[in-house]
Amino acid sequence: MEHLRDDHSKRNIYIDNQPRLKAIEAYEEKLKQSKKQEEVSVYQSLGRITAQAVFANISSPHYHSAAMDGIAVLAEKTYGANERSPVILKESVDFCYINTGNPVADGYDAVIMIEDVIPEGEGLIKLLVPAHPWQHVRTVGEDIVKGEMIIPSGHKIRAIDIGALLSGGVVVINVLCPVKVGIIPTGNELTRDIETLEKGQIIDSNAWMFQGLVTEAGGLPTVYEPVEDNMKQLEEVICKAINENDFVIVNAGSSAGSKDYTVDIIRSLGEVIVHGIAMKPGKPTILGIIDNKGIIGIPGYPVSAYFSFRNFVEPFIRKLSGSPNDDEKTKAVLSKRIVSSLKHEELVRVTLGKVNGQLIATALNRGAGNTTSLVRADGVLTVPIHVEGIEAEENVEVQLLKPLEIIEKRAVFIGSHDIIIDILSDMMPISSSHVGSFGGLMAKRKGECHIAPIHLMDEATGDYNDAFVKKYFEDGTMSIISGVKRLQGIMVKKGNPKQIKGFADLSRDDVIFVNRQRGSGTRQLLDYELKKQKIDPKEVNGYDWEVNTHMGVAVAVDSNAVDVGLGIYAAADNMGLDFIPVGYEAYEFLVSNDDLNDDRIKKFLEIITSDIFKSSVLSLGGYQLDDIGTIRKIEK
Ligand SMILES: Nc1nc2c(c(=O)[nH]1)N[C@H]1C(S)=C(S)[C@@H](COP(=O)(O)OP(=O)(O)OC[C@H]3O[C@@H](n4cnc5c(N)ncnc54)[C@H](O)[C@@H]3O)O[C@H]1N2
Ligand code: MOO
Repeated sequence: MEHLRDDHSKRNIYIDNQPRLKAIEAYEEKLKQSKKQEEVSVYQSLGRITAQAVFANISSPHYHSAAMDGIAVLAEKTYGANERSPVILKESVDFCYINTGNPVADGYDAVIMIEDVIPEGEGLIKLLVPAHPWQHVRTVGEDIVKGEMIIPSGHKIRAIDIGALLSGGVVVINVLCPVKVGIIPTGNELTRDIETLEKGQIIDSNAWMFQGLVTEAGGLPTVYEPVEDNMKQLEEVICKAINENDFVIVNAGSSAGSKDYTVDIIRSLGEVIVHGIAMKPGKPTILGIIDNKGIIGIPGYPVSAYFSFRNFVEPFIRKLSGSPNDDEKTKAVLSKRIVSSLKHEELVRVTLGKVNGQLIATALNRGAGNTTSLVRADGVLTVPIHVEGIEAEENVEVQLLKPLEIIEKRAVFIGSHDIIIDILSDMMPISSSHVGSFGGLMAKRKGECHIAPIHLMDEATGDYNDAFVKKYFEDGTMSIISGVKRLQGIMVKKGNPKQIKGFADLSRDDVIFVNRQRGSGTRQLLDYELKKQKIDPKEVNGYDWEVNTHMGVAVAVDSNAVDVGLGIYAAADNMGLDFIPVGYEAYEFLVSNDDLNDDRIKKFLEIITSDIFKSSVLSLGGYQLDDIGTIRKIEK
């Protein structure tokens, strides 16, 4: 096949927009792969899926065996024994000694426990209680009868099954072959050498994520070396992988870029069934067939890659490997409105929290490159195609990514972000959404969280938080748990190259600023200071660029994207930035009085007042914790 150069006229711009289920249906119709099976030794069969039902070759026990240590007797010889007229038996004539598991010799039909046997000397024993036939004897086939089914087909072999199979005399079984899946990462920029990472290089993380996903689905993965954006090389590796596997994933290069060759190669070697799904993330997925084997072009962005895998690769692996999907679904109420495109079905990562007996779903970052949002996600909700979005407080169905019992134990935090929340999350189960202090107040009002971390300054008094709680909540219903006093200030690059001294410098033409989101306490502090200094926000370059966390500000300053930002000392220190202190502010926790006895709140109080928590926070620098954990009822 002719090698395509990096020619921008060769882009694949004609990609479809097939609804997901239609695409799967079309693919299933064309891709007729069937299950394969093999024989394996039972000893090595853990985790394998049976291809057929397995029947016992022998009974278990396969002889009448003693169930207790004692003596074997013929029951009828013991009849009538009692305290007044004991039965005397003679060894080797009327009885023999026997241990648990020993065969019960012919001529005997019962076992008497040694505790009930009274030795009389000279090979004689005395019995005060008669035996009944087959007492304390495990008769042939008590556990398994020869010819009986031990396990059905499609069953995943567990340790206990191995025991039963061997007891039934089965040493070899037929199991389904796991689907072999070849994983080919592509792209000149890929590297696996994280130590020498250079600008423009991308760490190949997807291949290893796929390796895990294939294994979890019951398949057998093979990860190939990354292939450069060279059509000939890619074609060679695809041919090799098709030969060696049942299914092949080609990762990245599935879209419309000038080096996106995958679709052309599949078309030349086989057939492209669908290119482009009406689903986001995961739109530029390619469903193809070569030599009656599935080959799927999966988009490069990790989140797109994940969803594309779960929807188009995993079902095939599971079907052919006989490994059913045990994902669970749950109902929840949406906290904030989700806007969605009419042209695509959207798969939205959400966190879940149980507040006032109700599961609440909150959408996470929707960027296709945002892997941490997948890590944090408790579930996925699907906004159907042709739907503009879902309103707040609507009921939704969420496909769970984590067990519900873990989700339900967590204290739900919605509000302002601070690094101490990260420390806390390592010490107790919590879920936290960072929507700023005002967002937290509103979430608390709607009953969507247990705790709203807030730091809102009352411009009239300079005091923090109480005035806002009095304004937005019914009197006497809320408390504030004292948190930390944290040092806010201006973050600048190491050495302060632009010689920034205070808020007045933010209006300089040569200074670029990064802001916090509207509704955050830090944003409020900035606006307060700008007003004090009579600086119009329009004069501040970058006033409209918002990030959601203190670390987000620090990273923006550190990465040279901007010169200056406002945030806490600990974030600046973490990034090695210089810091001009502005003052301490109270970062506190708003809770409902009704929740003060909730186990999650009690646990929270126990942790934040513990020495280990306090020393972790103090080691960050820029924090004072004098009255942390003190509860203040908010009353007018
Ligand atoms: N003009 C258009 N551009 C794009 C479209 C489109 O329809 N028209 N679709 C966008 C969408 S949606 C997606 S998704 C991406 C998919 O792009 P590709 O599959 O072609 O992937 P690349 O461009 O090669 O890579 C994108 C991105 O993915 C990350 N990546 C790639 N490989 C790996 C790996 N092995 N491990 C981790 N991460 C990986 C990396 O950040 C790449 O920059 O196209 C849009 N563009
Ligand atoms: O559909 Mo792309 O897969 O949004 O990121």
